[in-house]
Amino acid sequence: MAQVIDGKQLASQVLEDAAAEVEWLKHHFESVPGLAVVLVGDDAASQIYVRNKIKRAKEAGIASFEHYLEADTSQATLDALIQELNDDPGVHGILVQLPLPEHIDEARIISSILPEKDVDGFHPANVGALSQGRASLVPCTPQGCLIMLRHVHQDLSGKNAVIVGRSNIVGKPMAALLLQENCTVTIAHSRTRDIRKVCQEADILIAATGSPGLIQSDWIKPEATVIDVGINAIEVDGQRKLIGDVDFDGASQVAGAISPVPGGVGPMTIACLLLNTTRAAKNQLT
Ligand SMILES: Nc1nc(=O)c2c([nH]1)NC[C@@H]1CN(c3ccc(C(=O)N[C@@H](CCC(=O)O)C(=O)O)cc3)C=[N+]21
Ligand SMILES: [Mg+2]
Repeated sequence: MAQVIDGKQLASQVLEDAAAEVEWLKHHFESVPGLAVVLVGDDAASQIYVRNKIKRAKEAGIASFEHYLEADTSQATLDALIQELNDDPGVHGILVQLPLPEHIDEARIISSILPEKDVDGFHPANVGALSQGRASLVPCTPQGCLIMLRHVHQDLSGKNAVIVGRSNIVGKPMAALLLQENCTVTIAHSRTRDIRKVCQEADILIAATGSPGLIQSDWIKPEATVIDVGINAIEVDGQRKLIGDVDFDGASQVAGAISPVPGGVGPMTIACLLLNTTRAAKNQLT
């Protein structure tokens, strides 16, 4: 049986680090890190995530500023809100929950956030910095995955890492981070030929596809480390249930270590968001 990587436990350590940073900022600079969270529309899953983020922020001593907008909010109204938050010295981090409604130009909104307040790490300036290996605000989910991998492996150098999924939010930044760790990196996706065979070569397998249970035990190299980024809500007997992109029961018979869903990458993502907020606040000290 594989080692189960406890994301909740690891996340609580990261949250302690964030809380210590908050204390330091308060004590030495009388600065309280502030995080603005913007949610457009009333998607049920987004509401749960946003609620979790705000709850954890408060626990870490971070001030949160919540902005809930109607689904039919205009681009101009959202643009104006971002400007207001960019100009507000009490706001050090801005998170606009994605996805945004169809009529909103997502790329334009992301680009309008000041890069130093972009705690998601999605602004082109931060994406470029990561790609060039310069320190900046790193996207929260890949950052959390890397902490989990480092918890299992002292050294990632030379390992075969396969990332399944090529999104801007997970797959691409994850590849940049693992390349920086000297892994041999492959990004597989829906057009990859014989994807099962590609995955079988992975010492480290990152699943970020959005296809519930896609990755089965026979895709996994014995003793591999498997990180499941999938968060798929399904209904079982009228109850909401979360499952990952990996068939956990099967995979844990083959893998050396595996992260569960829930209680894996999700809590790590939130913890890294708050760590990024304290970093942003530190960088904004005048
Ligand atoms: N601008 C932006 N930044 C994001 O970081 C972002 C986003 N938009 N849009 C949506 C995705 C998804 N995401 C999750 C965060 C935490 C959990 C989480 O805490 N999951 C818990 C369970 C929560 C539940 O019950 O649903 C767990 O896995 O244990 C899940 C998903 C952040 N995202
Ligand atoms: Mg894909």
